[in-house]
Amino acid sequence: MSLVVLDHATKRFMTSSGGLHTAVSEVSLTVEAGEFVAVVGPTGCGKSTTLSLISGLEPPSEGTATVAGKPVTGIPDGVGYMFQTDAMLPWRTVLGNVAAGPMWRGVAKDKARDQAREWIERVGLKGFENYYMHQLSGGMRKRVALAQTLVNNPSILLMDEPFSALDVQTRALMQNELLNLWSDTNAAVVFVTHDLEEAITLADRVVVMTASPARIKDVFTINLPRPRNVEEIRMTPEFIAIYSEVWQSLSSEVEIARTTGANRVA
Ligand SMILES: Nc1ncnc2c1ncn2[C@@H]1O[C@H](COP(=O)(O)OP(=O)(O)OP(=O)(O)O)[C@@H](O)[C@H]1O
Repeated sequence: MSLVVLDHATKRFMTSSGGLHTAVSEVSLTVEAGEFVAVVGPTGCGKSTTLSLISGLEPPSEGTATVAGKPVTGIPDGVGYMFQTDAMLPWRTVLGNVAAGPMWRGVAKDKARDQAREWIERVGLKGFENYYMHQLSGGMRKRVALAQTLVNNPSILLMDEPFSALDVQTRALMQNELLNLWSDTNAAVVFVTHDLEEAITLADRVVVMTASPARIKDVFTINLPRPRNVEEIRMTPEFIAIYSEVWQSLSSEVEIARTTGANRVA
């Protein structure tokens, strides 16, 4: 049984003028435990909406979304999120922020803090437990966000452009960090990104979505060996070959999105 199943899932939103806008159309996708799937597509095509169908934030208008064999009716158990903007409380320390999830799930305070300390160490922030968010760099904040998510032992990790605000070097560091941490788990990852290079370096499969409404155009299996070092792997001939193959598929959708976007504002 696949961990995540979208079966002909369609999502329509009411527009401000009272019409219907189809954001996602007839998407069928399965994700297995331990699999890393990246979703790429032109800006505004419906990638985040696809994640919302899995996370239960939005119900499908047609078709179904199933997680661990159960139809998604609200936020399913075992789902962790990481978005572009952090979800940390500025008045709490690193330790307080990371311990908040387990405490919210009913873990006793001391135990929650022990679990948080362990994850803070695993993401490389030992010694920073008592710092507040404004005292941390962008990369350190992302490490806190990773610890905050992984401390809950998610079986599914939904990531929506989590590293896009970082500078290039910090981004590569965090991508390697994510791969290292994920390799010790059996979590399924669905990772939305604009960045094709990021998608290929990280994923087992890359899903290319069409210009709006988002349909699945192509799915590419990425047979690059693991463990991967993201900075090294992108120099290899195998990477360059698969990049050019996926870009062939994606670039025409980017062009369509540009043209229709330009028409809309013309
Ligand atoms: N709650 C909502 N109500 C109305 N329209 C919505 C809602 N959420 C998304 N949309 C619309 O659905 C379309 C797809 O949006 P979505 O955020 O899923 O795209 P995306 O591919 O993730 O975009 P980006 O690449 O810019 O992050 C957009 O036209 C957006 O305006």
